[in-house]
Amino acid sequence: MSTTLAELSRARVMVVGDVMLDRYWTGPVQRISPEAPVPVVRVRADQVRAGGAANVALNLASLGARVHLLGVVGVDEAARQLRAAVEDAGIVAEWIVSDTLPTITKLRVLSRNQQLLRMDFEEALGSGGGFDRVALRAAFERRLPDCDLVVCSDYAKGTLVDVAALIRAARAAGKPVLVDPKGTDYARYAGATLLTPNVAELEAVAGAAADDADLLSRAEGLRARLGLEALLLTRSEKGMSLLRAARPPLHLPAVAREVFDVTGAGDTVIATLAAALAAGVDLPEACRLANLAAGIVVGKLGTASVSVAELAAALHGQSADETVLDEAALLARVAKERAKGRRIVMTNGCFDLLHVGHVKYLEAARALGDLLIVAVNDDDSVRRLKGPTRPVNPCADRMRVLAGLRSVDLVVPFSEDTPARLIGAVSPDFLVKGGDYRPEQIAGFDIVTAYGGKVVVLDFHDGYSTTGMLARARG
Ligand SMILES: Nc1ncnc2c1ncn2[C@@H]1O[C@H](COP(=O)(O)OP(=O)(O)OP(=O)(O)O)[C@@H](O)[C@H]1O
Ligand SMILES: O=P(O)(O)OC[C@@H](O)[C@H]1O[C@@H](O)[C@@H](O)[C@@H](O)[C@@H]1O
Repeated sequence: MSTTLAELSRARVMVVGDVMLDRYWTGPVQRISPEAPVPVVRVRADQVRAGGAANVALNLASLGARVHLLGVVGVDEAARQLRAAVEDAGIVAEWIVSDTLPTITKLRVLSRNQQLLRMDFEEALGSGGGFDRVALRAAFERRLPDCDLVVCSDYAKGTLVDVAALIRAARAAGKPVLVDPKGTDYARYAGATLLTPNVAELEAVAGAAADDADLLSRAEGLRARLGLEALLLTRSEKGMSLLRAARPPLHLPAVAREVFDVTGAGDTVIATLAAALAAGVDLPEACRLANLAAGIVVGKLGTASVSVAELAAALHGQSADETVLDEAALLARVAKERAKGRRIVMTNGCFDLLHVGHVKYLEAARALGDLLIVAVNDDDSVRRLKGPTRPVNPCADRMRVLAGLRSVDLVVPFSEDTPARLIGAVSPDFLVKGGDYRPEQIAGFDIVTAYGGKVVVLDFHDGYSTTGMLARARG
């Protein structure tokens, strides 16, 4: 994976969209105003950062990618500051200057690392007015040959009023287009390669979802209607879900260690995806990197980016135990193993207190093929199955214990009531359960037998059970 990160510097990406200046006034609050019940901030620091599409460009540059940025600014001090922030980062920028509109500026007042107030200085660019659309289009087409991929970062301010034409031009030139969308007119994005709406953005256009399954089916419906190769739904603290044609959704749980400020996490997601895809990384792996990067950026205050070193450290931390993987990493690994002709065996369960029965059945399962994957119910799904007193051990510990067994090659968590979706995504040669099931009772039976895989029930060894161990321990 470190090779992949080094390769991000090969990526050449064009970002076009609503650029803005993020300004932060920071200082202590020691009193309430005598004039009104409001805190008085004694401003000690005035900082500026590139925001919106310019933040996407900065995130790309920070990952080592070569970036061209195209955006609209006014004739003002904010434009000067924004240009400096962008150009100092080594980004090649082309500015369409409007003499009637101000540079979009978001001024946040902070005290003790908390936003007290945000003030927006902006006028809608509107449909047609305010800037030279022909110049923007010409600059876009001029720069297309020099990039591998295009990012459209839409904050609905008007820069992307002609986004449909930009997407057509890029696709005609064979360049993938990633779009961070806004608004309700998604027909404009038809034919793009991938969209990255968050849940609110998706629901604004596809309707409110009743539950998770409904949300994913609305997302898939939108993907299909717009003719996108993929849709990556970002889901804040729930991570992200990738939807592609004829594949089960791929879920990536959030990986943040500590959440500080989620501003701009979506910019980091699309920038990391763009850098990885432009460098030739496959889509599930690119999403995994984007999810990791977003998990780092939400731990920082204000609009921020992630460096290759930070990403490498997070990757290293995650892969310290190469056996326990998230779903995206698992699928990438399965593809590689299958290409080597390995026969994949898969089983699933809670594995709360491991006992000899488990160990023997896992050894027998492993003997059926070349690689054994164990899918482990996460804590909520154990509680739903076995009641509020279980599991005794948290999911991370249960997975780590399994990873220590010689028979177990890979371990992955799952959160649904059954692993059927995950089994479909892995498509093992053998699906195995221990116990007195009939094969057709096993979750995933229909899926596995439909493609010619085998479902095997292995004997459980009498006298061993987690419930029995617990009863004995309680006397
Ligand atoms: N509270 C959180 N805890 C952990 N991870 C988070 C949290 N919020 C966001 N993330 C990470 O950031 C990604 C993008 O967040 P989100 O879905 O909120 O996007 P967004 O609304 O487009 O962001 P923004 O508009 O602030 O740029 C998520 O998919 C997840 O990886
Ligand atoms: O869309 P509205 O709220 O008008 O403007 C965008 C802001 O909410 C922020 O968005 C974040 O993602 C970042 O891009 C940050 O730079 C930007 O200021």
